[in-house]
Amino acid sequence: MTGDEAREELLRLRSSIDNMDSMLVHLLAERFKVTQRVGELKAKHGMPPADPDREAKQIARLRSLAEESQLDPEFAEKFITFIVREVVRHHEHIRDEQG
Ligand SMILES: C=C(O[C@@H]1C=C(C(=O)O)C=C[C@H]1O)C(=O)O
Repeated sequence: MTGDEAREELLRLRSSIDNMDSMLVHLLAERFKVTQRVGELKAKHGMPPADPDREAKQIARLRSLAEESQLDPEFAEKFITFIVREVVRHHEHIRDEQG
């Protein structure tokens, strides 16, 4: 492969990365819209913001999916834990605003 061909291939690969990053942002936006509704429901009915049993099941499920997909399960766990931590923070905020 020549230098020019390598640069063209890099641009093609980056274009694919950009598309996937866009999908990730759209998916996350949709997920946060749903978790916002969960937070409002929980606050209204006095349910706690976090549900550790549910989180443990999600982590186990995503670790298994990651293994099947040749993605590092440690990374999958860190990723979902990071997102869930932010969701729980939002839920605490919604609860505190309603109180
Ligand atoms: C969304 C919920 O609230 C919290 C956030 C979760 C998530 O982001 O998936 C999972 C469990 C809860 O700690 C829920 O209980 O389903």
